[in-house]
Amino acid sequence: MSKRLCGEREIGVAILLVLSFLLLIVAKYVIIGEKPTEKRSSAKKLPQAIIIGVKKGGTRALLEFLRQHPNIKAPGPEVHFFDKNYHLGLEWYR
Ligand SMILES: Nc1ncnc2c1ncn2[C@@H]1O[C@H](COP(=O)(O)OS(=O)(=O)O)[C@@H](OP(=O)(O)O)[C@H]1O
Repeated sequence: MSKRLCGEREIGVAILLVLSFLLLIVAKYVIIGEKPTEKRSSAKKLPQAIIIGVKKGGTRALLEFLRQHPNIKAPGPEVHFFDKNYHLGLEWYR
């Protein structure tokens, strides 16, 4: 009987942690680069950060934590642009 050192879930969680760390670095520079008093354009923009994660990897919790910051705007439902809605194009994605 062979022992599995790492299951798919553990690998998924590890990938999520690395991606979360990278996302926090990106978010930090986005926040530092913009003063809270600056008015933002109301034009629709492409995202400055993307959360990628496996199912049940805790991506919703990460999004809710980030959403607490006043300079971070996030969509309500998961966007699923790259896996389900890519054919709708960038104008839909904005
Ligand atoms: N910090 C932390 N520690 C441990 N577990 C956590 C944490 N944050 C979220 N969760 C659990 O992750 C599950 C939700 O993950 P996702 O948001 O990725 O779910 S989904 O796949 O998009 O539906 C969900 O698990 P279930 O309750 O079993 O569904 C959450 O309870």
